Amino acid sequence: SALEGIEMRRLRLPLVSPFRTSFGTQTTKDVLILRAVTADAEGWGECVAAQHPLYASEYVGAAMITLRDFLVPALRDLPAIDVNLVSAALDRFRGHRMSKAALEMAVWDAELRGLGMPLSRALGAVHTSVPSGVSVGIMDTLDELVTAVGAYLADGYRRIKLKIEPGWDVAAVRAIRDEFGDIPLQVDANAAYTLADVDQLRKLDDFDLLLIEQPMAEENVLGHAELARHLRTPICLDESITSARAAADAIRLGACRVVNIKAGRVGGYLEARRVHDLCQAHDVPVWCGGMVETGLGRAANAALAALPGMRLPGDISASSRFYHQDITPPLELSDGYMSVPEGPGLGVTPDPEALAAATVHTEWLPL
Ligand SMILES: CSCC[C@@H](NC(=O)CCC(=O)O)C(=O)O
Ligand SMILES: [Mg+2]
Repeated sequence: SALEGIEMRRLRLPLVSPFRTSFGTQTTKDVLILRAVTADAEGWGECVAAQHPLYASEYVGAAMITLRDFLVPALRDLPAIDVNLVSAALDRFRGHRMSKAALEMAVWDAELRGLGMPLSRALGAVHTSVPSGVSVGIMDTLDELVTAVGAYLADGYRRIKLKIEPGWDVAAVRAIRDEFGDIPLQVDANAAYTLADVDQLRKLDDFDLLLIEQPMAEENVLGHAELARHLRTPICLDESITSARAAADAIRLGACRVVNIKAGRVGGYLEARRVHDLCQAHDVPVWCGGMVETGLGRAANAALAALPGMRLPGDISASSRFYHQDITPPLELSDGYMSVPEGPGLGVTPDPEALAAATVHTEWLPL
């Protein structure tokens, strides 16, 4: 195979502060990183699956088994280092989109470094920097929330996203509107509500939010279309949009007017671009979501966020929003914008010491 092998590396990184969502609280990041070794270059991929299957069905332990037993062996006869051939070779396996995305990313990075081409160029980026939004977790008190949002605004973030759940929604949004006025503001429920909550969700219409993200369950696309008939605020889907086809169906059913694009959730950056292109064809604004990535995924997301249809700030925060020390040189904001990496491939490379310090397991998968 043109591919010599894949190194799987499991890392644990402490978060600077607990990150609480409607499905749980994270204090450390358990992440699987891949290193693709070819004759000409090596490439890096990041799997966005979390330690537990709470946001989606995939999780780190399962991703390692899927890559070891099925996905990496499927690349044994890869005739060339070509991301399109990788994508085709993995197509026969059902699901495991986050695992597929990590492998595709690592090979594409190696391919592009060999060609000397930035990922942004390969994706079709039209901007050299992108506005950064920040995702703010559920907190114990409204005072803590106001303090945290004030600090992020002082950092320059161009948009605030509040995690919400039943019991932490209207009061939290009202506290931020009362304190900070008409800043760009949106909420993300991570599927915590049902149609029975429509009256509570309608109260959010009074706060001029950019969108309400994934109010209900991933599978409940028709329910979101029904909810949309009762809300003025646009519904944005995240968990529900697992492919370009899912985006097409959700848009045609009236289930969403905005889409959060995450390459890991849809199976890779090639499919992420297809979701972007499809949404653009329907005049549906998109933005780049985040999965608490290290600098590797963060750099790739900055490139994706630079596509023309990305009309809203993404969850592309600085490394320091989550990590004391990133495994790559930290990605930082300048006046609320993040520069799109210009180097070949991802444009960032892990720092060997930082990588070693965070590594809890490494495994070489030869081809
Ligand atoms: C642990 S929460 C991960 C999924 C969540 N992601 C974020 O809130 C953004 C995280 C980030 O900025 O990387 C989402 O549903 O959009
Ligand atoms: Mg979300």
